[in-house]
Amino acid sequence: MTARLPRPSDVPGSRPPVVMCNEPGSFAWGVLHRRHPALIQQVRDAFPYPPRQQRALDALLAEITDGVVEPLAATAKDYSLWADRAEPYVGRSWFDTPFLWAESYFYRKLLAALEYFGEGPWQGVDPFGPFKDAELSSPVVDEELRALDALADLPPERQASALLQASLWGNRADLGFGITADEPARTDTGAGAGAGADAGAGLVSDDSALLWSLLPVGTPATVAVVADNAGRELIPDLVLVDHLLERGHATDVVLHVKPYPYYVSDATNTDVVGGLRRLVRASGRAGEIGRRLWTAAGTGRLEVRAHPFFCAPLPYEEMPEDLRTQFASVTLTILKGDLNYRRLVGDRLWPATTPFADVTAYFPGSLAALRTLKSDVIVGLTEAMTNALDRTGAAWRTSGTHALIQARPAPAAASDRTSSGPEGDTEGSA
Ligand SMILES: O=P(O)(O)OC[C@H]1O[C@](O)(CO)[C@@H](O)[C@@H]1O
Repeated sequence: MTARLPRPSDVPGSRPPVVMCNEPGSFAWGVLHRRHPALIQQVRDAFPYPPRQQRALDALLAEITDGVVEPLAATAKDYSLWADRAEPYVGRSWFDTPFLWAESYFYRKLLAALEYFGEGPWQGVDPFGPFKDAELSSPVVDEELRALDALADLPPERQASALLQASLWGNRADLGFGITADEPARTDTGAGAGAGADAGAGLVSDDSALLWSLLPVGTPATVAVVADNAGRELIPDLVLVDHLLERGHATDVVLHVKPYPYYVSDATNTDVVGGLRRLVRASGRAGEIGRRLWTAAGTGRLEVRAHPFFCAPLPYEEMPEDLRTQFASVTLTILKGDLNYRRLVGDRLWPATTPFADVTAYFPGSLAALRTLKSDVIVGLTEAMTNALDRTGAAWRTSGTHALIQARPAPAAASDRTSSGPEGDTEGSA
């Protein structure tokens, strides 16, 4: 069962509610009820943690299941980042908190329990590292990388489209799925996955032509890519980045990653290095791409940044000024994945037909979101599409079977275009 979804008439002129965790059977409730306890067990099984960490994991498990929200230790370096936000929820059941806040706080508390930020031997040890490594070294990645060779025979527009789709569907390869047995395994993702004949199937919204039109070939452009998961999502993201640089859609790319492990498989700089190594070691086209990206990193054309805000329990609307300035200064920001989308739309239950440009009007500069659908929130759909999907009775919002590419130009550019006519908006230039 998913949360009751509002109709447009529910929210005249006001914002819809944020997703909460307290509706038994809802998606958010299930994440807290099943996924987080299972994740604690997985992490416990993956490392020989000593008694202190084992006890801290026991305490965290008790807190999230039967207990109440406890504050972070006042000695934590980032205590102030979390304290204000935690204050309204401390002493309440975890199930009586907003979903976005609860998940983010869970990951922060998991790292605290494991002494990730401590002074001792477990400092900086990524608890999700073994899962990420297993995925990165799996034979399926070899296959996905080999598929890049076949792309070389396609016309340039089809190559561009395939690489965009591969980056999009790479978001299915989320190690968070599959933590509990009732969730479907993800297949058919990765660097070459977009070349398949039905790559467009499952897309509920496709602004890819608009996206390409925002990056005309040969015009100086900086693209910000806000990465999501490591491994089988990050590799096709890196391949897309290479395409943008190599084909003249971008002069520079800034790749934003998480400053520390988060939401199971989210990419950190260590994961970027791992992904680049994997590419460089590959044969054929994948190896060439890896070597170009390695050089681009060395010359600064590909820059990795890890702002603390990316692990904060906050929507993008509350991004700090320095990050806002960074996004305002680039030609296009591409947000990857479900969590970035939730933060973009405030994790609010907007009617699905609310225009993407309206909800994201606060976000500086031109924007694109590439996401497979893994939580209840969504905007920018047509009524016909929403009704058709609802009629299927399937869990289309949460199961990762559907995806979207949504884009809009910078708000000022949009109004310029309105005054000078609509042409030029949707022509691809890949
Ligand atoms: O890796 P992604 O695409 O951001 O997905 C993470 C998603 O997984 C969940 O943590 C649980 O499904 C969602 O809450 C979250 O949006």
